Amino acid sequence: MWSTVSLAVATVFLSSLALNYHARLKAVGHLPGFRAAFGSFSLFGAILPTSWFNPGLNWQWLWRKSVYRYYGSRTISSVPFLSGEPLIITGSHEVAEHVLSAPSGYWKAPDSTAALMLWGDNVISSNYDAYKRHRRIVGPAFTGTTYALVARETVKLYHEMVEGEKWDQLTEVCVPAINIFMAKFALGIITRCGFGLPFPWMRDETHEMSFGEALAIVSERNIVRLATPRWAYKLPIQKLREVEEAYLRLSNFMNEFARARKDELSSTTEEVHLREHDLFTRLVMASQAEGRKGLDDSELIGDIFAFMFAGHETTAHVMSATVALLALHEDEQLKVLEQIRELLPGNRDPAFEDFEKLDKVMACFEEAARMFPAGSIVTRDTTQTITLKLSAQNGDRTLVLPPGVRIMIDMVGVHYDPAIFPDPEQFKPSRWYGIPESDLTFFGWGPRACLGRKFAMMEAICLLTMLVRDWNLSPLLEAGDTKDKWRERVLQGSLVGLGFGIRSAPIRLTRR
Ligand code: HEM
Repeated sequence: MWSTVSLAVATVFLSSLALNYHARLKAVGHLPGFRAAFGSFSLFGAILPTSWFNPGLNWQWLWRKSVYRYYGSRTISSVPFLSGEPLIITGSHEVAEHVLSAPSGYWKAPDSTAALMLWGDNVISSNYDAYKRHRRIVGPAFTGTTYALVARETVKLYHEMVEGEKWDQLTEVCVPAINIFMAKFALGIITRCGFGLPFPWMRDETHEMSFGEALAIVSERNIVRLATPRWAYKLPIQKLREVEEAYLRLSNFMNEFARARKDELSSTTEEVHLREHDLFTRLVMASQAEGRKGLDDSELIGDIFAFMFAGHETTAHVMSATVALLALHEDEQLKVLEQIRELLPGNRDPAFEDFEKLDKVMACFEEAARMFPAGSIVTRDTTQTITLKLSAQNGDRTLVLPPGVRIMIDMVGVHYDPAIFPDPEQFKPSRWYGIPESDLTFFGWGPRACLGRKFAMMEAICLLTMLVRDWNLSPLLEAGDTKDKWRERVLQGSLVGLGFGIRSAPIRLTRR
């Protein structure tokens, strides 16, 4: 009797699995691609390593040379049979541009931006009228005045870092992980320039978690937080406790910042008027307004988090990759140094006005951003039936997608397409010489492309200029290490926090 019931239950379960699987294949137009147990963004998919059974979170990097060749198309699908949503995946510049530039037919579905919506809707995650409202409030803060401030603060913070770390007393500095310095630096610049808040390089060491530490934990363990049920936080698991503490601290910090600025605004002084147009002041003023110009409290904190995160993690990843690549390519470093010495005689510090002229430094940053695109996953969901005519590079077919299908732009795939970037594995900054800023695809395409592009580039170009001017960058080798082994170990991309980049680059700085 029990065996008959078990058999019936198993048959019903397997049949529903099969029917569901068939419907998912249909939704992606039976496009060839991954047929694995788990989707990359399901809990098990994200935890388990990349294998034929589970693409995992790192297939973009590990399979970048082979995946589209294997399927004969740069647009494929992923249909997991146990857990996870079906996806269209594209490593095609043409399809990416088409989807992201389309005036209608796609949106950012809330579950695709859940990692950025922990505190509230914001300019990165919102859609339609809400998006226009956020954008109207924050957009005007991104002007030449802000970029000039970024240049000045980058110069100041660099000198504070060199003095604070006592590098000014050394001829050689061994940095076990340049990433840690870049993350702190980029957090300092968004804090000072976006939010007008103090960020001393050296701070009194206390046992309390700092704002930066809390932000790093929240960003790193985001997927764990999203996938773990609330009751689990009551269990005596140290890692979960830490995540919970980081969330609480970050909330307190952000609310405290907002309250302090509100108080400042209510005692309207001349200084506040001068700052009227900085990003943070605009956000706080909007939280006191209503309608088309207003933000509610959760949106205010949502935007603070979005800018703190987007404004530092991405930039830090690309700056770390640039330093690591320059350390390996001394010839490129020398080209950059020659330009810096010519443009900044007497070792003067760079300024806003030098930005355009430092095009060799810029090209190195752009090439690093191509090889390690910090925003590696960009998604849109269809809101209506969409017909995509795919070219020969994409299997030469017409793809009809119903509403509700997710399209994932594989930014690693797009930037390793040999038809667009010949020798994609090679670090060749010269491929960016003369390319206008509007053509930089690692910042996205269309109306939702990166708002902080110039902010990030101004900061990176100024910091890299001073680093290369003052120090010879080289790989910090372990005993028995070679440059090739270092390259193999260090220049590996993966998701680090919410962004994509290299994990840990040990660098030797030798004073010039
Ligand atoms: C190298 C550094 C950076 C990279 C690679 C990068 C990449 C991107 C990409 C690919 C998008 C498009 C996302 C989509 O279409 O769904 C984006 C959007 C955005 N980024 Fe960046 N970003 C960087 C730095 C920054 C900085 C420094 C800020 C702020 C100060 C910033 C703020 C934003 C905002 C607000 C959006 C949303 C724009 C909108 O929807 O209108 N980003 N970024």
